[in-house]
Amino acid sequence: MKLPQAFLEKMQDLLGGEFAAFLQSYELPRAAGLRANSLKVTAAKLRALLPFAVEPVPWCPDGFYYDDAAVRPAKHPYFYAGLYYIQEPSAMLPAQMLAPQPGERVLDLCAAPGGKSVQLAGQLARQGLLVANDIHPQRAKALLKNLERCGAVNAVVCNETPDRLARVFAGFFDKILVDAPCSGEGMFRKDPDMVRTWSEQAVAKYAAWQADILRHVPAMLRPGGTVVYSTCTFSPEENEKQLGRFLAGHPDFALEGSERLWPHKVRGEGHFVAKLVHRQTSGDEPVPASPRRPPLAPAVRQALADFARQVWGQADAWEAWLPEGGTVVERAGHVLWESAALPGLKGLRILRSGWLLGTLEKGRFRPSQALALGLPEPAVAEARQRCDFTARDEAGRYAAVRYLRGETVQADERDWPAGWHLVAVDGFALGWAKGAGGWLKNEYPPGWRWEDGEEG
Ligand SMILES: C[S@@+](CC[C@H](N)C(=O)[O-])C[C@H]1O[C@@H](n2cnc3c(N)ncnc32)[C@H](O)[C@@H]1O
Repeated sequence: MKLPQAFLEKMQDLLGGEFAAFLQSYELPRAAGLRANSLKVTAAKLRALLPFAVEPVPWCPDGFYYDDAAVRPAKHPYFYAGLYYIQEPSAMLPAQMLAPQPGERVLDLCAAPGGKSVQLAGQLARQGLLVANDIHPQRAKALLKNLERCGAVNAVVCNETPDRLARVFAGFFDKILVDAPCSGEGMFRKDPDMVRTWSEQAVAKYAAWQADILRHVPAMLRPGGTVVYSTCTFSPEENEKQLGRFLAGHPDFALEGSERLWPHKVRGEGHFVAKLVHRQTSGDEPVPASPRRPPLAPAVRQALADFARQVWGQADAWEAWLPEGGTVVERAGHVLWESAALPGLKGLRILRSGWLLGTLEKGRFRPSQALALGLPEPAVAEARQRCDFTARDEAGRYAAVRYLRGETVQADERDWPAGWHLVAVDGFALGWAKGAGGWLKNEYPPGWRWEDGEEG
C-alpha cells in the first residue's frame, strides 16, 4: 500500500523504534469483527448458533473476529434478525469504555451508521434512554434502520447539529459518546479511499470540526457525568492535543484514561479512545421537563387490542411487550412507545422519537418492522400466529432467505388463519406475514429486503 510521505514522516516521529513494526502491519490482512447484540442473544449463544468459526475480541465480551475471506456474515438470516452487528474490532472499545448502566440517559452525538449506538442500546438493556444523532441526513436514516433491526426500543434518532441539540438537552445526559469525524488514518488498511483523501490540511480541518463538536458537549452533560471521545486516527492534533485544548478550557473536567489501539500491537485497526469525567462542582441541575402526553384514544387502544388478540390470543398482550418508564402515543397515524424521560423535541429534526409500534390504517393497527424486531424474547415465543423458519439446514435457510427477499412465503401446508403472523427464524423475529385465503402473504418491507442477485 502506498502511503503519503508526510504521513509516514509523522508516524516515524510518533513511533520511533516501533515504526518498522507499524509499517509491516500494512502487509497483514485487516481484522474483521462482529458483535453479539445483547438485546437478542448472549455471546455464548450466538457463538453456538453461528455456522462459522469465530474468536473472541479481548476488549469486548460480546465481540468476535471472523475470517472475512471465507464468510459473509451479512448474508445470513440471523443478521436480518438483528442477532449481531458487523463492526471493526477496535470500534468496539469506545462503548465499552463509556459503559452505560441500564436506566441511564446516553447521547451518541456522531452516531451513524450506528455500530456504537447499537452497542450502547444493548448496554442499556431496554431501560433509560439513548439519543442517537448524526448531522448527515442519509446517514441518519441508515442509523435508524440499524437501531430498528437490532431492537433498540428506547432510542431516539435525530439529524441535528450539536448546538441545536444542546438547546433542548441542557444538563440532560449521564453519558455522552463523541465518536468524532476524523482523518481516518487508522482505517487506511480497511478503506484505501481514506489514503487518497488524506493531507495535512485535512488533519487540520478535522481537528477544527472536532473542536467545534466538543464545544457543545459540556452543556448537555449532567454534573458529574462522563464523556468518551474517540477517533479512528493517529494524529495527535485530533487526539491528545484536541483533548488538551478541551481540558484547558474546561477545568471542571478530568481525563480519566485513554487508549490507543495500534494495528501492530492488537488485532484491529487504529483507534484512539479517551474518557473524561466531569468533577461535580455544583448540585444537580434540573433536567428539562418532559411534556405531558395525552392518554391513548380508546379507538387506538381497541386497534392494538384487536391486533394482540389476533397474534397472541390475548387483547392485553401488547402492554406486556412495552419497556418500563414510558407511554404509548399516537401521532398522525403513527403509534409509538416513548420514554417518559424525553423532553419536548419541538424544533429538532427527529427521525424517530421512540419505538414505532405500527400505523393506523382505516382504524386498524398495522404492525411495523420495528415492532417485530423489538419484541422481547417471551413475546416472540408466545405468539400463537407465528410462521417459523430454521436456518439450521439448507432448505430451511433458503426458505427464510426467500421470505427476506419478499418472495412467496414457503411455509408448511396448513390452512393459515387470517390476520397477522409473526415470522421468526429459530425463535428470533424477522418480520410479518398476513394470512388470507389460507395462504401467507409476505409483508417484509421493500426497504429491508435481501438484495436481488445475492446468494442465499
Ligand atoms: C466516525 S463516524 C461515526 C461512526 C459511528 N459512531 C458508528 O459507530 O457507526 C462520524 C460521524 O459523525 C458525523 N458528523 C460529522 N460532523 C458532525 C457534527 N457536527 N455533528 C454530528 N455528527 C457529525 C458524520 O456524518 C459521521 O457519520
